[in-house]
Amino acid sequence: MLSYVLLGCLDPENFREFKLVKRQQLSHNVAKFTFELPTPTSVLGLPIGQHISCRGKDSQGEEVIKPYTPTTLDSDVGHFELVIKMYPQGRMSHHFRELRVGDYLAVKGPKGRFRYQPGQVRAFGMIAGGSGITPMFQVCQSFVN
Ligand SMILES: Cc1cc2nc3c(=O)[nH]c(=O)nc-3n(C[C@H](O)[C@H](O)[C@H](O)COP(=O)(O)OP(=O)(O)OC[C@H]3O[C@@H](n4cnc5c(N)ncnc54)[C@H](O)[C@@H]3O)c2cc1C
Repeated sequence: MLSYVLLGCLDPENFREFKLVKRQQLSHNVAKFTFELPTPTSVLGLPIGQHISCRGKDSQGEEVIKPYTPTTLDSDVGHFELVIKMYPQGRMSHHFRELRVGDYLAVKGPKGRFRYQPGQVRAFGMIAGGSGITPMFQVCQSFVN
C-alpha cells in the first residue's frame, strides 16, 4: 500500500492534469472516460474506497469542482477510468460533455475517510443508486481481485 502512495500520480494539495485518451458512450447520458497516466507503468495511487476531485468549467465559464470515484484500481497501470452520468443542466456534466480525446482534466486527491483493506470484514452490505454504483464497483473489483 505504501508503495502505491509513493509511486502514485495524485497530489492531495494541487491539481494535476491527465490526458483523455478514450471516450466511450455507454448510454444516452453516461460515458466512460479513460485518462492516461504519465508512464505505462504509473498507478493513480488511490486507496480503495476513496475518490478524487475533478475541476472543470460550467456552461457560464465558471470553475466547478466535483468528486468522482474511478472504476479502475491501482492494479490497472498506465491509465484510470471514470464513468460519468451527464445531467442536462449539471455544471460539471457540461465540462465532461465538452471533453474530447486529447483534452486534459485537472484532478486532485486522494479524498475521503473510508479506506477498505482487503479481508477487513467477512461480509459487506451495499446500497447504491445510479452513478452511486461507482464506489461500490471499485470495492467489488478488489474482492474479485
Ligand atoms: C464520493 C462521490 C463520488 C462520485 N462519483 C461519481 C462517479 O463516479 N460518476 C458520476 O457520474 N458521479 C459521481 N458522483 C456525483 C458527482 O460528484 C456530481 O454530483 C454529479 O456529476 C453531478 O454534478 P454536476 O455538477 O454535473 O451537477 P449539478 O450542477 O450539481 O446538478 C445536479 C442536478 O441538478 C440539476 N440542475 C442543475 N442546475 C439546474 C437548474 N438551473 N434547473 C434545473 N435543474 C438543475 C441537474 O440537471 C442535475 O440533475 C460522485 C459523488 C460523490 C460524493
